[in-house]
Amino acid sequence: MTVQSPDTSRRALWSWISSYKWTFSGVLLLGLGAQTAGLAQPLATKAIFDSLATDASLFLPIAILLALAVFGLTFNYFGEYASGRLSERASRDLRSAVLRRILASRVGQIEGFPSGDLLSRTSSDMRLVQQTAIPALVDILVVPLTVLAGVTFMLIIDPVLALVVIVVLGVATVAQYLLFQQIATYTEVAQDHLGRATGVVNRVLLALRTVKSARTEGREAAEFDRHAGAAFRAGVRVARRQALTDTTTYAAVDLTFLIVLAVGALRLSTGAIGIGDLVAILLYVIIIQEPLESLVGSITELATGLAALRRVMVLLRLPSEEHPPAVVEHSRTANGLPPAAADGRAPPSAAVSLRREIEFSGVWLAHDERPVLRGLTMRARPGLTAVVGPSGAGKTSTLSLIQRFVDPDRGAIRLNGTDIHQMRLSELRKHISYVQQEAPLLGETIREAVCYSATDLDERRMWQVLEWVGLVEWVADQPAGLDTPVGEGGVRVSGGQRQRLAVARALLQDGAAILLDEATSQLDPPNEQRLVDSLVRHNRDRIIIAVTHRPSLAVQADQVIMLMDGVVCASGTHAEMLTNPAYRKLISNWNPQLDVS
Ligand SMILES: Nc1ncnc2c1ncn2[C@@H]1O[C@H](COP(=O)(O)OP(=O)(O)OP(=O)(O)O)[C@@H](O)[C@H]1O
Repeated sequence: MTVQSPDTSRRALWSWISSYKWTFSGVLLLGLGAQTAGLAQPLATKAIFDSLATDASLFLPIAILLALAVFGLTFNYFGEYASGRLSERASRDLRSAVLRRILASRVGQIEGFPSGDLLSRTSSDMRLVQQTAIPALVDILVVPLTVLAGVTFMLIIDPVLALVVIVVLGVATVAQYLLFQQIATYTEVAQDHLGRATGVVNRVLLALRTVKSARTEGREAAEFDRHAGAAFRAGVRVARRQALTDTTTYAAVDLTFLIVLAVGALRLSTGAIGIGDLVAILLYVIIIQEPLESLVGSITELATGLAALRRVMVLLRLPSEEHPPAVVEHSRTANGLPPAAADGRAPPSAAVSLRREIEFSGVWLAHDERPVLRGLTMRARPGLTAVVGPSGAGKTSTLSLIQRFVDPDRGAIRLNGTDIHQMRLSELRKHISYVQQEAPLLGETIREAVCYSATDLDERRMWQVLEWVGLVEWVADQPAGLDTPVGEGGVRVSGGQRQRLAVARALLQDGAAILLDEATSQLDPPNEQRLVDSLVRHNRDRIIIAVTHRPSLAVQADQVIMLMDGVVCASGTHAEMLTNPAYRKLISNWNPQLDVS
């Protein structure tokens, strides 16, 4: 993996925290207030000792000491509270921004992340950022200032003793800085491997039956162990450096105390300093000891928080799909439509003409520089268009292009005469409903799953589409009816029911086009027949494009388009297509019993 430089960390941290700079400054001021009250206490103590030596009144120095203690505690309380509140707020905003960015990004970019890694970035990394980054950053900014102020007071009281403190603490600080860099590096390595280990758990959970039946439990466990082991080794390296950092700090503080005591006693005996001076300097050593020790913890925490923040920020930097990274060459090829605005944004909702059709002209698409579609030209009008072809021919890619999940490298795609790249994405997708191959259900109940993309909740319409997909009796039979739970993604209903509910959802969304990607593959023939009949009969005014490997769909389609190696190799009605040897071969491969003669 690539380990990012500390510069990248600082930039990530700054870009996150800069939105809260005023609140953050307030937190810093409260922290500094608490530390200042602490730093003034040795001076008040020195005044008590000096008053003792000169028989002056002790009232004022004692009152000041008490007041400082009360101030310190008050600042401390409000500082901790404000820091905790800021962490909560900044993390909530970050979580929300990340989800919005994921939703606004290209499908391909999100699918490029292993799902476990994505989960780990959006859950455990985010939690680490929330728990560690802000409190640690406050410590890291406040403590050095506290130490600096303490050392300045010591310099005023006795420069010789102050110099001793500066030398010992200076050496320890350099050592800690070097260790901090290594802690940050290994923390990120550990988190990266933990993300990959989570990925293994995630894919095993997604396909537990497949894993068991393939008897690959051992392989999956070994893969998990490999990443968990790498995370462990990096974690141990962090622990070793953390122990070293702790020890260096304790040693520096203890050593400073002993040396100051010895040198101070010598200077006291020669009359170079008074007892009040020595007590004040020893108190300063003790006072800076506690924040210095907590600084070590904060350094490690900040390293952890920064590594996590950097991983989260990768998601925030994903480009939005409204701003395609490359300019598609479609505008050169056809139709005299105006080019997109200079900033790459589509102009507001280009008018959609009344002509109802989806048209591809000369569309080229490559995945990883491997051409998938090679100048695809086709047209779909209201009614059912079945897109068939061997596996890998580019059928799903064609549907992805219509919704602009991907953009073509060349060529134009028009919806009702308008180039889809001239439309806002939300405007384009409003016209299109889509059932993806896996037909996942979103929503907890049948009602929620079916209404997921509907603009209004019309129960009559809902029953109507349930009738079209052949589920009315089944839903009516359920004790909870429309409120029957479907489980996450639809795991509590059968594959065929899930597909029909997904089709019902697509039908309920009022759009010019419905795209079905093998949406009937799990239905038994009678139910599939009924579904296709209804689709065709009740949606004559809609463009339905169905990618399919099922002959029944092709037989009933108004038009069949056969793709082969990314081009249309034949098109027409099923009957017309039967004269094409490639189509006949495909059909008889699907169903050898079918009479294609
Ligand atoms: N995100 C991707 N990254 C890289 N290659 C891809 C991606 N999506 C699809 N491909 C490749 O593009 C080709 C066409 O894929 P596509 O899914 O469009 O085929 P298909 O005709 O729908 O196949 P099937 O009938 O098996 O679903 C395949 O070779 C596939 O491996």
